[in-house]
Amino acid sequence: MGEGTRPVEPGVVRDLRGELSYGSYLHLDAVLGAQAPLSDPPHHDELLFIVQHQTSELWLKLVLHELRAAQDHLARDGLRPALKGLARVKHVLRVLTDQWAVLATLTPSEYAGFRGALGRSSGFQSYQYRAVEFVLGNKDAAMLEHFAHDPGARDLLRDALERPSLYDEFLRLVARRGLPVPDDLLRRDVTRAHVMAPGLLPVLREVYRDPGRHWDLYEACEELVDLEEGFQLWRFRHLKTVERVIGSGPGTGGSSGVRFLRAALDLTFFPELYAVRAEVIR
Ligand code: HEM
Ligand SMILES: N[C@@H](CC(=O)c1ccccc1NC=O)C(=O)O
Repeated sequence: MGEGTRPVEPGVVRDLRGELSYGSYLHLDAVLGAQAPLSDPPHHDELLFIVQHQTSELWLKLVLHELRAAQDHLARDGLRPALKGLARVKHVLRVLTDQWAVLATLTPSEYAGFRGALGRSSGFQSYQYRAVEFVLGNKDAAMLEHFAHDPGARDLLRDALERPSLYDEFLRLVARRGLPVPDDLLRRDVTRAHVMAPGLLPVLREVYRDPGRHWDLYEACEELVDLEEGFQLWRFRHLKTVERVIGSGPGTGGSSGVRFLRAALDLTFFPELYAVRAEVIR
């Protein structure tokens, strides 16, 4: 067993004056200078709250980046690279979900010490989260109203609203492969939320009946189910964390709080992918 310090390596670079360094490449001045607790006097636990949100937003940035790339790949029949990107998104969603354990250490007593400083700000105003919902197909034009204070965010969301969702792109690809995806689904108004389309079930039944014949589509369907499940688990842990921190009271954003968040657990992005399972098992 070694002990003490590691031996000095003469080649290790120590003087980076005038050169790119770790901190300058990562803009750590900006990143680590961006935590500004508002409680006065500063409450010890507000930093946890800020770091948890900022790290979530950074991961959401990557999720959006990867989902957009996957949409573009699908539009160009690049199913393989799209699946590669979605696999990465799944891991990020797991990190985001596991991260709730850190914030769950925030007790109601601690949160009460700085919640007042948050005013009417809330997760409703997370435009990246909303954009991810839109890309996954849960479109809702009314959500743009939350961004009157931030035209940049509103424009980004309008773009996500008007673009075909990931699922739209997938179904278009499936149709180009020659499977009979209903025409009205291919020409649907993509600014609206996708609603269950029973006409898609025969197509999915065919894929699940003979996976060997449609292997990459079959894999893609399962990848989408993974994605949906990962997203739902994030929503569930948000709900459980909110439940233990603020209980049944209203949210700072004006909603009923836990009751409102619970309703989101019934939303599904890819209803046909769940519906087809009962038919395959039958
Ligand atoms: C103690 C911590 C938290 C509490 C008590 C809390 C509470 C709430 C509540 C009550 C809502 C409903 C809107 C409202 O009326 O305010 C909400 C929405 C939301 N929160 Fe949180 N939240 C917490 C942490 C987080 C974190 C860490 C994130 C990560 C980004 C987050 C993201 C969101 C999002 C995206 C929504 C909108 C959900 C939707 O529209 O379905 N929240 N939160
Ligand atoms: N809606 C939360 C406040 C909240 O969580 C929040 C406030 C400001 C920035 C982000 C937040 N997180 C998610 O909703 C509450 O009702 O306590």
